[in-house]
Amino acid sequence: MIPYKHEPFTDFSIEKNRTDYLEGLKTVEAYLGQDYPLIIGGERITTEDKIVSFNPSNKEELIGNVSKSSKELAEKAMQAADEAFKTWKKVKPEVRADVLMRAAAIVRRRKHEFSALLTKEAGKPWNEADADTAEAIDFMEYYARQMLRLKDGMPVESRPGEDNRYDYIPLGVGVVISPWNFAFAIMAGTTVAAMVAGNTVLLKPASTTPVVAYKFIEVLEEAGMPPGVVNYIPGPGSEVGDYLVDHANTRFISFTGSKEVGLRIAERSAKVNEGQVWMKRLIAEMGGKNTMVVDKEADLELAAQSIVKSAFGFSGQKCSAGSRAVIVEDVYDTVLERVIELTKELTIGDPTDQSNYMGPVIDGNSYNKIMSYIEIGKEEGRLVAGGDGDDSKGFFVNPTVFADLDPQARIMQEEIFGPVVGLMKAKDFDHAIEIANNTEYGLTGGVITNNRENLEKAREDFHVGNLYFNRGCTGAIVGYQSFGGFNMSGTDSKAGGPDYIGLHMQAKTTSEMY
Ligand SMILES: NC(=O)c1ccc[n+]([C@@H]2O[C@H](COP(=O)([O-])OP(=O)(O)OC[C@H]3O[C@@H](n4cnc5c(N)ncnc54)[C@H](O)[C@@H]3O)[C@@H](O)[C@H]2O)c1
Repeated sequence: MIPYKHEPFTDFSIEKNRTDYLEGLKTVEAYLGQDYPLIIGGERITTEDKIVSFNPSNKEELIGNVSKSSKELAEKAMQAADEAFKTWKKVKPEVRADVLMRAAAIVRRRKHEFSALLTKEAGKPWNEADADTAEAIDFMEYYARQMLRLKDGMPVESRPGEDNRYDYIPLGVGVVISPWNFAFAIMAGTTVAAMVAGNTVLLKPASTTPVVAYKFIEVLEEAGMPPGVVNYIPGPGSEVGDYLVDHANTRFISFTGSKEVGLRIAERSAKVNEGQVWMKRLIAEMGGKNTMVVDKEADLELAAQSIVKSAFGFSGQKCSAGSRAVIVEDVYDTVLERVIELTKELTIGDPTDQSNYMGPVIDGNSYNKIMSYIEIGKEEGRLVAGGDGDDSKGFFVNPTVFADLDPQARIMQEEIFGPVVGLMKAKDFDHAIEIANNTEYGLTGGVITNNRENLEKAREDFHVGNLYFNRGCTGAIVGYQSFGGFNMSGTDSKAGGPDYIGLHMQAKTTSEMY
């Protein structure tokens, strides 16, 4: 089956972009600052306690006041999801897939609105926001198609007098915990993968981007999702997250976020609580410390462009961001000089102004964390671009480049999740791959080379889940480049790939004598 490919725009002009954006913005501005309830079993529940979602570009503009779940409400949602599972698991896979297809059509119709909302709530530049929405659509359609492929199970041999079958059945109630950086695509993708497989879901979105998640649940409802199949329960990870991860009725957890939280969830999910009669399955997509490798036989302009784009797209707030570059010493100075030039050309400011390449970082905590890593970097390496920020109006960090770093430097080992890249020098290509692999993560990597032998060597030895040649290391496409990492980057789960739906199901063997 050919996976759906998102239709390319026919008009790439700035004018068309601007018209689309303004159209989306007009719709979003009509609902800015509203109150949003929880959605449990289809019922709207408003709480006194709120999550305040605001625009990180100006700290002032209110995106929405979102009701905050408590443990008691999480328990209510668990009961609703348990109840809904009894009927949803029996709904034909074709019908479940159809809900996703219809939801995708609704989002496509409202694409500019969703993208504009992401520029406001997540501070995403328009092009990145547009890609986030497109990816959400792709996930829905791809997973719907994958479910249709799995609906009749897998062929197995039968024997005379014995008919054998291998069928996939859903797991039960799952907890989906999503991050803010792909506030739409990852939140929607992980949710629909779980539900199309016949499970019911407790969705705990990130507290910085809860409004886009609410809007998405409305879309699912409009597309025909029955009450209780996906329950919307934003709230603090430490309270609601822990409660649901520990819960005896939770059958699986689909988590995307940091290594620290992922490990905490892994530990807690391994505990068998009273009344629990299964081991919880964990699907975890975690952080990255991704490297661009530049060979001496390479297009050096492409190398510099790829390093800059991978490091600073969405202000480096991508798990796939290239926060390290290893350059073979023969070409190190040339590439470094060009990286500095390109970095200094980048524009930064409010992402609603489309001439800005970079917007703000997500919030004050993130701003402070990045700035403290920049201070560490000043001790560890040579600051050659940026190194400062301004949080007086919004949370803006200038694109920052450090040179001459030691591979063991903290800023070369720890995920910063901001617009900071460090350059390291390697003796030769083999040494460069060795440095690139010197990390606890293993998510993405890029290699710029014109040497076929080295390219094949990297294909074999560069230990990352997503490896790219002669391009940057961000921007995987659903169905074409399934996404997920090794080591501390997660559980090798490959979102947007052919095995992903299967992770949300269990295989049942039946044998019938005749
Ligand atoms: N590998 C991937 O596909 C991928 C994709 C996007 C982001 N990420 C990673 O996500 C991180 C950035 O996102 P973030 O800042 O939202 O991450 P985070 O780990 O702080 O939060 C992720 C989610 O976990 C929740 N959470 C926090 N504590 C919890 C707990 N004790 N129990 C349950 N849930 C809890 C948060 O509220 C949020 O919804 C980065 O490390 C990035 O690399 C990975």
